[in-house]
Amino acid sequence: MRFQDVWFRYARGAAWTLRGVTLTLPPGEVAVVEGRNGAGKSTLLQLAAGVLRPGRGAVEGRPPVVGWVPERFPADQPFTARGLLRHMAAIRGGDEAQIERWADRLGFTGFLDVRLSRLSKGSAQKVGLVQALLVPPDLLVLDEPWEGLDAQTREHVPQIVGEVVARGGSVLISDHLGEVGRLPGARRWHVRDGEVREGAQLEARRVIEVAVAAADAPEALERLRAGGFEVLGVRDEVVPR
Ligand SMILES: Nc1ncnc2c1ncn2[C@@H]1O[C@H](COP(=O)(O)OP(=O)(O)OP(=O)(O)O)[C@@H](O)[C@H]1O
Repeated sequence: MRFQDVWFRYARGAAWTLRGVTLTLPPGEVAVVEGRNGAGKSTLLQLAAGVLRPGRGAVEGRPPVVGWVPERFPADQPFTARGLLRHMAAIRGGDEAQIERWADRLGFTGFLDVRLSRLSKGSAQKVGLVQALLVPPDLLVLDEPWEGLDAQTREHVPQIVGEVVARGGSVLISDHLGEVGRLPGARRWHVRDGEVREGAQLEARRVIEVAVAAADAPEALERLRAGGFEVLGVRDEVVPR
């Protein structure tokens, strides 16, 4: 999928929210969209999903099956979670077994028959995830998927992303919580002042804290650096002998 010189504004005559975005997300790849609040991350994701249309330019090569998980899954609807998911399945494909399977995996089987308006934000997010996954998507668009989810369910997000990618699908995911470290290898798209720039890809690494006697610190630092390790910081502390 490719943004080809995409410009977008919410109203005629208003300032452009996004200007001249040209970026490619190849099949089997993940891009994490970063930027401060109000920068335009959700706008970019909705353009990718086809929920918004560019004012100028085009989104090309959008694959046929797109799963979109909005930032806030609309809970003010007169359905239970199961009722909504059945409607979605009827429109988009998918069946009862898929609903049950995802509910079981995400741990909300007990909430399937609860009205959406009574669900917590985290449970509503799970419904949002399931509706996007009822039919395996070629493009999965996740708007702040970690927000509101409990720690256990957060772990599912990288797994789900990995499964879509393994099938050759692509994933566009916004993140202002800095959870991006969970997705090593992802492209990084940074939104700022209406422009979107691609940054360096991420690699997984682990930070190890090591304490040495103060007198040994210079030698330890030298040896670490000589060994090709990056020293992130040095601090003093006093401990009992
Ligand atoms: N429906 C809308 N009508 C008018 N302006 C909007 C609309 N939706 C968003 N905006 C404005 O467009 C800009 C970009 O909003 P967007 O939601 O894309 O930002 P974001 O980076 O996703 O922010 P956040 O992290 O807070 O969700 C903001 O100034 C926002 O106020």
